[in-house]
Amino acid sequence: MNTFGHRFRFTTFGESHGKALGCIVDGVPAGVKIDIDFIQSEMDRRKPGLNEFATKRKEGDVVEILSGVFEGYSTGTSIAMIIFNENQKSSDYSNIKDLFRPGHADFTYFNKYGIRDYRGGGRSSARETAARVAAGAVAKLLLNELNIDIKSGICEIDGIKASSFDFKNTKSSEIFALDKSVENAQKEAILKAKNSHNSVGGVALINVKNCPIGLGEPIYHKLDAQIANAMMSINAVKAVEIGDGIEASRVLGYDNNDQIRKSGFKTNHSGGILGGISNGDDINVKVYFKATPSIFIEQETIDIYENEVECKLKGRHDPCVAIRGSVVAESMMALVLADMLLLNLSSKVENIKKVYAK
Ligand SMILES: Cc1cc2nc3c(=O)[nH]c(=O)nc-3n(C[C@H](O)[C@H](O)[C@H](O)COP(=O)(O)O)c2cc1C
Ligand SMILES: C=C(O[C@@H]1CC(C(=O)O)=C[C@@H](OP(=O)(O)O)[C@H]1O)C(=O)O
Repeated sequence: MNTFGHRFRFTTFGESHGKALGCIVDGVPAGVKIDIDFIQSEMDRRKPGLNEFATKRKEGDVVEILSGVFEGYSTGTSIAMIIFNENQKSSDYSNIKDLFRPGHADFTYFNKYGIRDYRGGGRSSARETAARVAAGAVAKLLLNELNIDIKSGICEIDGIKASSFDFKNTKSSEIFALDKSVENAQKEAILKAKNSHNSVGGVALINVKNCPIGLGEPIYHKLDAQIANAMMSINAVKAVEIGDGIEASRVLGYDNNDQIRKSGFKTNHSGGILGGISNGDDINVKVYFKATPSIFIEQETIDIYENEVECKLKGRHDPCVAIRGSVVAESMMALVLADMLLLNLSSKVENIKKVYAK
């Protein structure tokens, strides 16, 4: 199953060390202004090789639109985009071609398919998320027309939490006011792990402003279920929390409920979603990334012949995937919201009448 979404759908193609990656976005309404500079700026936020907190692999990640756009506007047909790989360096993988990296997808891909592109993890590599960001940028352009704004920030690295990101009991306008001393400690933790040939995990907070009331389809395509599915589909994501998340199971009802005034909800424990439907408040989602599996400490593993061997990696890897992963999470949020937005149009007969009114 290679397609994501119901009305606003996308699929991606390509491997980390293949010729190119790309996506096809289907269901984009006609008339959306497709700003290629914006799409590229989103690619640039995720691309590898940017700084010491990312893999050293250098890719331009220049995106080219192949179809579905005419004179700067979507035509209502499929938008295809392509990104050529430039800096594969597949020789880094020749010594591990027959063995399974602990923590990566090598073992499961090989056992499932009986064949695996070992070069840079092939399709299981998060290089695929470049194509998701291109698709997500198109979704963001649609959402921008409605003033829906998605941002992300890093709220935890290696257990070091940014308290200003703790949106418990707050409206979230201030959650991106990151404390500099915390940020520095987090950066230090990443470099410490990196210098000891190890890696760290982290948590990204995704915040959506101006989401209209009504997105999400009861019962089986609830907005929170769609978001969890989208986030869990990102490489290395091990948990997702909506609003207060796990904490909501630890407090009393009175403390968890968001009381309602004419001016809106007094608090936002729910993360902007009730009954699987957006309530008009900020949507807040925490996405938990595990520590990068490819590390440079020797580990025990087996090869495809079931010999017990040592795994000694070479190559270029992110010391903390949450940093670039947060951009991918924003993109997945945009793709879910665009999809739910289009699905929601058919929820009331008034909407249909409005469209067809003479
Ligand atoms: C943006 C991003 C960059 C990543 N970079 C690396 C990397 O450099 N090395 C690595 O081993 N894993 C990296 N990962 C994680 C692996 O792709 C992922 O752990 C692997 O596919 C196994 O899937 P799972 O962790 O979801 O089970 C990255 C993930 C993301 C989201
Ligand atoms: C190339 C990217 O990240 C890659 C994601 C990745 C993984 O296993 O997920 C492993 C590394 O791949 P390679 O060894 O092939 O360079 C990262 O560099 C990218 O994000 O564009």
